[in-house]
Amino acid sequence: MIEIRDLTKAYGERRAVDGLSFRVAAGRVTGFLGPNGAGKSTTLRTVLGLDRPTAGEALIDGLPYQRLAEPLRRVGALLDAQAVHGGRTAAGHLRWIAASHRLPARRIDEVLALVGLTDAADRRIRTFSLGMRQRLGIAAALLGDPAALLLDEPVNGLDAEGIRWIRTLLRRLADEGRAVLVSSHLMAEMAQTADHLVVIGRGRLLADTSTAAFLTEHGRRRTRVRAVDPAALAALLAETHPAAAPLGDGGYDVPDADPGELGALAASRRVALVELSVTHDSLEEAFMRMTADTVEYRTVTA
Ligand SMILES: Nc1ncnc2c1ncn2[C@@H]1O[C@H](COP(=O)(O)OP(=O)(O)OP(=O)(O)O)[C@@H](O)[C@H]1O
Repeated sequence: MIEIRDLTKAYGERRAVDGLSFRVAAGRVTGFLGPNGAGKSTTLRTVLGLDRPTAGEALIDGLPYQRLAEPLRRVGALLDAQAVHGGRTAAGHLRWIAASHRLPARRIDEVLALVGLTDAADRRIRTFSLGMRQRLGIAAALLGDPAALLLDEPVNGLDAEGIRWIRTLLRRLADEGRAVLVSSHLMAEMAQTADHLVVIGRGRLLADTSTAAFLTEHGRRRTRVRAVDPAALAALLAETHPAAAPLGDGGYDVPDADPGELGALAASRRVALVELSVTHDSLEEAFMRMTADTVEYRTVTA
């Protein structure tokens, strides 16, 4: 289990991580989300002993990374898939890591098979696509068969098949009882992959909750409505639901409306409907609403 306790990391005056506490529980995929500059990478680097906390601590099975006897057997990590020696072969790269931890050589073939790189084992890494490098990085993270995994943007560079593959892999790793923490800015992907979300902004915890609860709490319910006579519907909504937005097909998206009340209202005004359905915000929309105030670099529309 990974535990972050009151973690603060300051660079000069600036706090990249500011009093952050959360746990990454075993047996589930935890999505680690936050706008650019929120402090995700700094947090992961601190867990892995690559950054020293200014205050607080990051523990793996109760110990800081530096005090783990065989860290690769406790925690596997993928931080930057590009940070590998291009002149090495895939198997050579893994052999080098395995040797540093006295891991058995057969484990190299196992992890290469697990990530679908068996046929590329003897190819030089410089010839690898970004997607293949991501797979190799995941293979390296799994070498020590660790109980916890930290993956920074693991789907970066993967195609649709690769993204599906990693989703299935993360699920399986969690089902095997591992603690899996995965950062990503691909919200649709996170919504499908993560059971639990930890959301940070400006180095602080904004949410630590199940994906379903996050969507219920921060996502809005919307009602989609379309009428036989679009002009009549437009007039009605202008009067009763000014926040309604036209969808371009004659229909309207009405935030926070009760579909029953809207249907009854349309009937009472003799506006015949052809569509009345409920949708919910996507994780991306819910996330944008929640983090709107904490975005460090915002695109300003003139
Ligand atoms: N070595 C450093 N020296 C100074 N400031 C740093 C350093 N590393 C990170 N920061 C600052 O700390 C803050 C958090 O950065 P961090 O990379 O952890 O964010 P992030 O959530 O991973 O963002 P992104 O999604 O863009 O990767 C940023 O403001 C960043 O500029």
